[in-house]
Amino acid sequence: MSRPLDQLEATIAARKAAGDGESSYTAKLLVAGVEKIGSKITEEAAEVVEAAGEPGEEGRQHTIAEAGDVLYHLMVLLAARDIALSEVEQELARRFGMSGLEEKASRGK
Ligand SMILES: N=c1c2ncn([C@@H]3O[C@H](COP(=O)(O)OP(=O)(O)OP(=O)(O)O)[C@@H](O)[C@H]3O)c2ncn1[C@@H]1O[C@H](COP(=O)(O)O)[C@@H](O)[C@H]1O
Repeated sequence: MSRPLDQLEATIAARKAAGDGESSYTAKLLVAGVEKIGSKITEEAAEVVEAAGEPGEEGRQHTIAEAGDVLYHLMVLLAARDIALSEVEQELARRFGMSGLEEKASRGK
């Protein structure tokens, strides 16, 4: 059984190939384009941050749900730009062993 993110990537690719913006939310977003997908990410990002500030188990579960929305919309954005999840994973792997503070300092920040 593949990982949920891999399964989601395959589903999004299939929706993109079908190109039917009527019956699928994903296809509708892809037809609308990067600007619309980006605005959904901004909206969902604000919602996950708000949820993370809510107390207790309810807030924790709300944060999980909102994080799912962010990840889904980010995956749709990657598909819109023909970027594979594996490419993002490679970028993250490239950063292993590199301190975030050192990387920041190397940019003069
Ligand atoms: N993981 C998701 C997923 N997460 C969130 N969403 C949708 O993202 C939308 C965002 O939430 P909002 O509350 O902002 O919705 P909204 O106000 O209707 O959105 P807008 O009109 O503002 O765009 C909701 O409609 C959710 O249903 C998702 N839609 C689809 N998926 C996955 O994609 C698959 C394919 O979905 P379809 O493309 O719709 O067939 C599904 O089986 C899921 O696995």
